[in-house]
Amino acid sequence: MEMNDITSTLQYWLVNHPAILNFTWNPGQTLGSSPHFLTFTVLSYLSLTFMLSHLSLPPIKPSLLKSITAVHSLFLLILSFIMALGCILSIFQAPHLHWIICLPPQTPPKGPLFFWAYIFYISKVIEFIDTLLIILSNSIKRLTFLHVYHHATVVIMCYIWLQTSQSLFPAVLVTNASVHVLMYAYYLSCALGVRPKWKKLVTDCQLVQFYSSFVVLGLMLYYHFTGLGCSGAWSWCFNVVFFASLLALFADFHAKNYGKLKTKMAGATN
Ligand SMILES: CC(C)(COP(=O)(O)OP(=O)(O)OC[C@H]1O[C@@H](n2cnc3c(N)ncnc32)[C@H](O)[C@@H]1OP(=O)(O)O)[C@@H](O)C(=O)NCCC(=O)NCCSC(=O)CC(=O)O
Repeated sequence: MEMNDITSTLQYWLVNHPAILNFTWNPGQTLGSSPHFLTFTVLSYLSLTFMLSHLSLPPIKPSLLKSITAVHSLFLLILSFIMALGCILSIFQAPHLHWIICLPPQTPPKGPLFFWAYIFYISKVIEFIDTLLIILSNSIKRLTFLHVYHHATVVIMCYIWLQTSQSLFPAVLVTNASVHVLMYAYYLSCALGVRPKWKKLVTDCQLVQFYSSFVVLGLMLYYHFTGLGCSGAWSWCFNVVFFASLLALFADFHAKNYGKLKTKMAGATN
């Protein structure tokens, strides 16, 4: 197969397939698009997480749990790669390149870019399984505020992206899905019994993604006030608060896991 054939095959399956090209986010009609669905999903996630983490569940054979965890991580690794690629190829089909940062006001949520935003939204619901796996593995100390807050709020963020045609989603989606390829490769390797030496690299990439989100947020604001405006200006505020809180939580995770204090403590116990 020549390079051109590969590119046009990818272009068809990830951008020009009729299901992708004709996708429309129809509030109340598209699966998962009603506010009731969102409320029910997030509240169920939070209450089930609370209940299951306080129950003593029957133990699952560790080898079976590791296999399920490996399959789940592999699935999300592949899906994250496809979403990043699909979104990048869709960006190049947009009429103007600066649509990556600023979609025109009242952009309707339809077509390839919004198809990938929708798949990304669904993938964030699938990521709830991460929490179940942590509970089932009895590593309750890994069930942190950061983990539960991230998993619950990111679904709300994706819903708002689709509902308000949020301008910054293509750039954030590509960055996050790419970082998740690395993150699920790390988790997959752990589930297979090999603990990678590059754990810190994964956290560093996550921090870089949050810093770069602020560049995108700043650029969107610039385009919004110097041009004809950008779509989703109000939901911009939700993203600033969410990314700032994640940045703070991840900076804290980084300091606790790889900081000088940790190194000193490890030295003291040796
Ligand atoms: C390196 C990190 C990715 C993970 O750090 P942690 O210290 O939490 O992880 P760890 O080293 O204990 O992980 C290894 C353990 O995870 C298990 N494991 C494997 N696959 C898993 C999965 N899909 N979900 C949950 N756990 C999983 C392995 O079997 C292994 O268990 P065992 O130890 O029994 O062998 C870090 O940067 C990070 O994100 N920490 C925050 C915690 C978190 O929940 N992150 C993901 C959501 S936040 C996010 O996703 C932000 C973003 O958008 O980028």
